[in-house]
Amino acid sequence: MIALEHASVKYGHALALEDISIEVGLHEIVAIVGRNGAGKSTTLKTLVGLLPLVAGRRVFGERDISRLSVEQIARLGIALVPDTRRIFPNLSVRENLRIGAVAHQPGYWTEARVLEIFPRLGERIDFGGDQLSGGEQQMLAIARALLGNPRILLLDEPTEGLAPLIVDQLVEVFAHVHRQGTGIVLVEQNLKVPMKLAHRQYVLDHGQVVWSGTSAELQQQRQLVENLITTGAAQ
Ligand SMILES: Nc1ncnc2c1ncn2[C@@H]1O[C@H](COP(=O)(O)OP(=O)(O)OP(=O)(O)O)[C@@H](O)[C@H]1O
Repeated sequence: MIALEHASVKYGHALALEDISIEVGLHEIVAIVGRNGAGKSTTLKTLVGLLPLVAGRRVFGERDISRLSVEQIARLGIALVPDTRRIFPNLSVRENLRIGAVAHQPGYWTEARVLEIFPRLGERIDFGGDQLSGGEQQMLAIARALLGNPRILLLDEPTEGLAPLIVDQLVEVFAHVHRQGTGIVLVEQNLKVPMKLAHRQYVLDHGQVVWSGTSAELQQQRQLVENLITTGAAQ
């Protein structure tokens, strides 16, 4: 389990996260949902140690990892696929994957297996990173992260701007990755994809958790949660 306990984070003097408590089990799919600027990316960056806490704790299992470096947290098996995807434009798909394999931990995910779930990448294996569509870049970024055989995969708006068909393919991939034993944190601006996959959801607004609950609770309170996401906590 990785968690933030009463965590606060600042950019300069501005508070970006305020007293956030979020927990993700190793075998869970958890969604973090909220509108632009709610603090979703900041939460992911805080989980992986890219941002320091000004209050609260970062925890892995029973262990306080508040002061561990990004590299140390990565070694615990926490991998972030940022919304920028960080594909190397001048390297081929194969080379981009090989760079992921540098951080390779033994486990289920091998180059052959990631190409099995993303056949499109196999077809484009010698294409340059800059020749890929947005959907293919997202697939490559996810494939590269999987080669590290993470215990928890954090995905920052992985479906943003992608065609519905590609989104459906990614939903299947995420379900498959989860079945292989990886926890997933899925950041999205709306409930569409989270409703299909997540066991629990957190709604953020203004750097705070304004709602959290299981999928069953979400079903019951769907309208309230939709309102919180679109209009914010103050409404
Ligand atoms: N590097 C930064 N420096 C200063 N302020 C920042 C920085 N990054 C984010 N912020 C601010 O922190 C708050 C939370 O931003 P964050 O990117 O976490 O939101 P988000 O929910 O991920 O939004 P989006 O959907 O637009 O990515 C926003 O007010 C944003 O302007």
